[in-house]
Parts: sequence; C-alpha cells; structure tokens
Amino acid sequence: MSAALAIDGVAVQRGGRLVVEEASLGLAHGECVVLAGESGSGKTSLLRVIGGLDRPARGTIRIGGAVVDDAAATFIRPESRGLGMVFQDFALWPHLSVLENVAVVIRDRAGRDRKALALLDRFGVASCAGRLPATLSGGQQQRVGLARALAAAPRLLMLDEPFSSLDVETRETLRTELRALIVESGLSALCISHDPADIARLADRVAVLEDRRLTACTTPDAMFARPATPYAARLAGLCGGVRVPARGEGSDAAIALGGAQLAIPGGAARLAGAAQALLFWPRGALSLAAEGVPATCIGAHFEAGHWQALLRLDGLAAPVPVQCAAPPPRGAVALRVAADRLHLFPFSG
Ligand SMILES: Nc1ncnc2c1ncn2[C@@H]1O[C@H](COP(=O)(O)OP(=O)(O)OP(=O)(O)O)[C@@H](O)[C@H]1O
Repeated sequence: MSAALAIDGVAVQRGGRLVVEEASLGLAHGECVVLAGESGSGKTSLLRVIGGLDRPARGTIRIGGAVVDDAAATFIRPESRGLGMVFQDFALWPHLSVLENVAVVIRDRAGRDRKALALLDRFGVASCAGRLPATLSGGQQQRVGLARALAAAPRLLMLDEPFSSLDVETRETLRTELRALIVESGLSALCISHDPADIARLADRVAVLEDRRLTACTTPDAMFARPATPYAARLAGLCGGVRVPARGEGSDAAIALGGAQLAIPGGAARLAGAAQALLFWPRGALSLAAEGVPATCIGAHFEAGHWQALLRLDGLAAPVPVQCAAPPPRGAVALRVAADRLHLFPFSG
C-alpha cells in the first residue's frame, strides 16, 4: 500500500538560501511522525512545502501515493491535497463563529452544521459554537482548530507546533486527546515540534532536522536511549550538555567530573580520540549519596512531585540539576553518577 506521505530528496529555499538541503521521509498510514528540530532549523519551511504553501527547490512529494509536487511541472494546489492543518497560532477566521469556522470546510452541504457541531463536541467545545474565536481561551481555540482540521476528512493531518502557545496543563490534556484520536481513528499525522514531551507522547517515530538535513526516522525511546548527536540528545530531553576533559583508557573512557575521575565502560570508541567530551544523561542517572563526586548544593526547588537540587561542580560553568526525594542540605554534598548511563560525545571545539 502507498505511504500516507513520502518526500524524497526535498530541498527548500527561503529568502534566497537553502534552509533544508535534503529531506526524505516516508509516513505510513495510521502513523504519527514528529519532525523535530530547534528553532530556525527549517521545520515550518518544510511543512509549508508539503502543504503546498511554497514550492520545493528540488525533490518530490507524494501524498497517498500521488505526486503533489515534483519541483517542476506537477503542482497540486494546497486545498486539493487532502490535508488538515493545525497551526501554532490557531489561525481561526476571526469574523466567523466557532461553528462557521468548522462548517465552512465541510464540502458536503447537507448536514454541514450538524457535522461541525459533532466535531466540536468531540473536542469538548460544542458549547462555544455561537461565539467568536477571540472570546475563547487559547486551549479552546486550539480545540476548534483541531475540529476544523478534521472537518474535511483529511488524508493527512499536519500540525505546526500545535501546543507551544498553550499553558502546560492545557498542553498535556490536548496532547493526550490528540494521541488518543490518532490511535483510535487511524489518522496519519505529521507534527513539527521542538518539545521533548511532544516527541515522547505523540510520536510513533521521530525524524530530526539537523544541519539542514532530515535524519533517518527512529522511535522516541531509541532516540532517548541512543541519541545520534548532541543535538538529538537535547531534543530528546536528556539532561546535561556539559563539557568535561576526557581520554581513552583501553576500551573505556576516563572523564574528569567535578574534580573526580570516572570510567565510562566502552566509552573510548565514542570519544574518537577527542580530549573533551559532551555529557548527557537521563534524569535519575545522577543522585545525591553519602560518597561520590564532590559538589556544592546552592539551592533546591520542588518540581512535579520531587525535589530538584542545584549543584555546582568544579570546572563546570553551569549548575547541574539533580532529582532527590527530600530537600537537600545546602553546602558540600556528594554525587553518585551512574557512569554506564551517561551519553558521551566527542567535543572538538
Ligand atoms: N519568509 C522568509 N524569508 C527569508 N527567510 C526565512 C523566511 N521564513 C523563514 N526564513 C528562515 O528560514 C530558516 C528556517 O525557518 P523556519 O521557520 O522554517 O524554522 P523553524 O524550525 O520552523 O523555526 P521555529 O521553531 O522557530 O518556528 C530560518 O533561518 C528563518 O530565518
């Protein structure tokens, strides 16, 4: 069966320069892929080209097996691509009521309002049907945005950082509802984001835009367990990014952290001869202990069910946050480091 979306060798130009040099991706029916990248990496530019709002400089885009743009003669207009779009800033028509915003994209005139109302109900905003978008909260507006995106029964849902302008709680709720919708209805979706929570909670697979190239897709857990680059480690939400002196010792790597020497099993190959390493770790790989790497606790705060101590370590410019069960004492503490859980990348300046 043809893929819901296939992009092949796509390059995108903005303002006269290539912002995406090479992007190839296949998205299966019923799959949600998160396209992750830091701000300015070209995510929106690539999404616009898939949506038909801009043309690629080269490459081919297929939706449901049909070529919609080949950077040459073939160009299918955005409204004929069978896409539902959800935008970061909601992009609702301000002069239309909530009901009209959804109803207007339903092609079949018969029962249009009834269908629009059912969709609004699906997203919990049917009671807002007669109101103008400006009178709704951000979360309610995005619920209308989701209802509108589904109103034309799209072949592919495309979401451009859909939750980034919402508060944390609303973001959590909508993320869960969207994931349930995708799983239960078999929708295919492409979502761009730089939020690790979107990657973890929405994605079946994730592709990373780094250095103007789209990396091969991986699963969110593989990206977290084995990030390919420091950039991917940051996007996956791993802690750290600290630079430390390092050297190979046989097959292990020896790193200097806060005045202590640590051996990282099998780390020499990952160091590739570099004299410095960039370290990342999953939350929980560092903990306070009776003995370990000497550190100074400069304060603590409570965060989502646990305490977070801020530690200063010799030689590190940035404080290191460490999760703990109770508020830690200020001053000298010791840090236990699960060296085998550290991710190590060569740092060459
Ligand atoms: N209309 C434009 N004209 C010129 N350059 C542009 C235009 N739009 C975007 N760019 C540039 O293209 C690059 C990619 O921008 P894009 O908006 O695609 O990134 P992004 O990954 O979506 O960023 P964000 O997460 O901040 O939205 C940036 O360097 C940006 O400055």
